Amino acid sequence: MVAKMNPDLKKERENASFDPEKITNFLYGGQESVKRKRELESLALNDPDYQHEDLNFMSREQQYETQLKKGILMVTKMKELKITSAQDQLFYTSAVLVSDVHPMSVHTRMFLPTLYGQATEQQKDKWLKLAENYTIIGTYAQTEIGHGTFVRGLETTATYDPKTQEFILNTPTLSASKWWPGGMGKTSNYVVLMAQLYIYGKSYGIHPFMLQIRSLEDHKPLPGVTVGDIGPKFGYDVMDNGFLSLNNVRIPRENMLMKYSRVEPDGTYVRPPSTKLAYGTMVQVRAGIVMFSGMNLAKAVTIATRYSCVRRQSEMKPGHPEPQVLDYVTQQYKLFPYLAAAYAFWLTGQTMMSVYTTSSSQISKGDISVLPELHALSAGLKALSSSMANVGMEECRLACGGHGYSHASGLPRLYTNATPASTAEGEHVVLMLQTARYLMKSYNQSLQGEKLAGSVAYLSGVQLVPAAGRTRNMLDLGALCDAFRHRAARIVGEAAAQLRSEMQGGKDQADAWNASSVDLTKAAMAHSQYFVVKTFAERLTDSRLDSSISAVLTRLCQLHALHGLVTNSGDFLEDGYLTGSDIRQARRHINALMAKLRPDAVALVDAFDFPDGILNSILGRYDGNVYQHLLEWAKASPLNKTDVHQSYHKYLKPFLEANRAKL
Ligand SMILES: CCCCCCCC/C=C\CCCCCCC/C=C/C(=O)SCCNC(=O)CCNC(=O)[C@H](O)C(C)(C)COP(=O)(O)OP(=O)(O)OC[C@H]1O[C@@H](n2cnc3c(N)ncnc32)[C@H](O)[C@@H]1OP(=O)(O)O
Ligand SMILES: Cc1cc2nc3c(=O)[nH]c(=O)nc-3n(C[C@H](O)[C@H](O)[C@H](O)COP(=O)(O)OP(=O)(O)OC[C@H]3O[C@@H](n4cnc5c(N)ncnc54)[C@H](O)[C@@H]3O)c2cc1C
Repeated sequence: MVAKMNPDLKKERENASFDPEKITNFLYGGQESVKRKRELESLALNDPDYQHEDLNFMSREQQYETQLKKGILMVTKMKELKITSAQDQLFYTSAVLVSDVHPMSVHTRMFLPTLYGQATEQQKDKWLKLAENYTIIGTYAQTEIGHGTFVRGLETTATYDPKTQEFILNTPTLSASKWWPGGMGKTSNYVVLMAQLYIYGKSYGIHPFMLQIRSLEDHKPLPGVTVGDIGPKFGYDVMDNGFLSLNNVRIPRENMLMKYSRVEPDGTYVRPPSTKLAYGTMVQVRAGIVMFSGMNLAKAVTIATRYSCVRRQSEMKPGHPEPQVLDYVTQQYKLFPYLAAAYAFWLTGQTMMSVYTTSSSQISKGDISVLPELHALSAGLKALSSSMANVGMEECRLACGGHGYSHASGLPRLYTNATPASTAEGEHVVLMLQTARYLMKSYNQSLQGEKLAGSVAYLSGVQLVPAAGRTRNMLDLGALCDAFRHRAARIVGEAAAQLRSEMQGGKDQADAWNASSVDLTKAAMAHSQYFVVKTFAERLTDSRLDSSISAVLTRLCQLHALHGLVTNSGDFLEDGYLTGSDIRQARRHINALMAKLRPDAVALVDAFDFPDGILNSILGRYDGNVYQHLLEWAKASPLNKTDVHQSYHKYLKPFLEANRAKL
């Protein structure tokens, strides 16, 4: 029997000003792609082999086992079903895994990409087939218990022995033990080990090495290898993040991944075109995290928006029926800016991936000139998108009141599985400072008359003249982009000036950098926010957009920009670029935009096209039948298997009886 839709949600859908399908097509790159997405999702979601008890009801060990089994099934089925393109695999795996990963995820996301990106053709012949086939399962072992951020400071050593033409691998101190690599704890039999290369006593920096850590026969750690799971974490329960220490483990010379740098049999070292090419896998994942953050935020906003239309609470007017909580403007102010941000990062994520694809193809042809821009852009956007998604997902949880705290909402798991994106692949302040470093260099080049290109082109010849007194239309996307550009250019300029002044005051470069670092991260943030606002606005100039959706998407873009502007109003007011009256106007526009977006809110989240199986949230159900399913879900909780829990007999009964006896 098909359940009836909640009448409030039904009405919301009937009253929308546009057909969500049109936006879905825009978000996923066309009708054909949406059709394929739905086919693959339905294949996965209706496959009985993937069904299991709610992970939230399981112990961590059970979760690990369940997801490992599912991951294995998934890669086997993808092969059988010939689901091969990256896009198809993403659609299928998102439906199988929901908001979780599986213990071999780092194999797919980092181990394989490192082989593609860092191995010679000969090495690919040797390893790729095995890895693609899952004959070997690997992870990316870089971070150590003592150092994650400071990659140059890693202590694991790979010392070349020309006599045997082998590398001797060691984690010489406690702090050198590898710590965190996903899937290393129990699953992987191989790692790409990032280690300091030593030849004849001289250090050549960090390089990648293929290392077998477990027997292919019985999975036991190989001699010299100590490996295990690092224990429970904030989330990511299904993943066996691991530790690893190495004691004089020898590997053949051919196990150093030598696409860019080489060690010849006699120990001669051949330099790479750039030492930073060894960091390529991190850049790829950072670029992917922008979209990943947009999607996670979109899921959270979908849940909270639908629920806010089903949930009725309090009295807005005495004696009137309880309103849908989304009718409270404060609730709209909680959710709509993040709805807009989800769209912003979704679209920017697509742009980031296309910049990544173009740049990496140039790099693989030997043109490394694009590397600094790619690194700076991906670092800043990864940091901004993941931190904004964190804040937004938490706001969505709070917007669901008490039920948001329950795992039934899907929000706690979504949050704890997504929040590592702020830390992993580069902690967000650290990455912002990398972007700032590029901004400072670029800005100084522009001061010397060089013309800049790419994301920093706007720093060339920027006019920092405040334009107070000018009347602005604060809804005009061009004017909003100008405001964000001006703010970014000003803050970059001021951070550069501060850095200079610290140095003129006697500090050396490093101390001056540290003393200026709050302003530097602010500069990187402003630059990244400008890029997002500009990208969002540019995507709306797509001539294929029909007018009904262009109108609503423009409202979202305006809201995204205006909300960013109002929450950072000091930045825009500081040099008089905007006036108090502009900010007041912006606030009024936000209220007006929220009122206009209110009837379209459900259609806007429906357009993300997350089926219930992927949202995995009772509050966010498409049909809105929340309460009845909440109750059913709670009844399935292991504590409810019996009316009287065994602990009653063990503890509670004697305690009650003892107390009664004392009366
Ligand atoms: C198709 C892909 C799809 C992907 C989908 C993604 C979906 C996401 C899924 C899940 C997300 C959830 C997250 C879970 C993640 C699980 C797996 C996690 C894995 C890891 O975490 S692996 C370990 C990652 N570690 C780090 O990121 C370490 C961070 N530190 C660094 O990167 C660096 O050391 C540094 C950036 C801090 C640099 O430090 P330092 O200043 O000391 O720099 P140097 O090394 O001396 O370099 C100076 C020089 O080089 C430039 N530089 C630095 N890095 C790069 C780079 N990567 N590329 C290019 N250039 C670089 C630096 O800017 C300096 O330049 P200049 O001298 O100024 O010119
Ligand atoms: C869920 C998860 C999965 C992971 N998976 C993997 C994996 O598969 N493989 C792997 O190798 N690693 C993995 N990691 C490790 C991860 O990459 C690191 O934790 C991350 O890069 C941050 O480094 P850190 O832990 O050393 O933080 P730290 O650098 O110790 O950060 C602590 C604080 O110091 C500050 N700080 C550090 N350096 C600077 C600086 N130069 N300037 C200003 N402030 C600074 C930071 O901002 C932060 O506030 C994973 C981590 C997590 C949480």
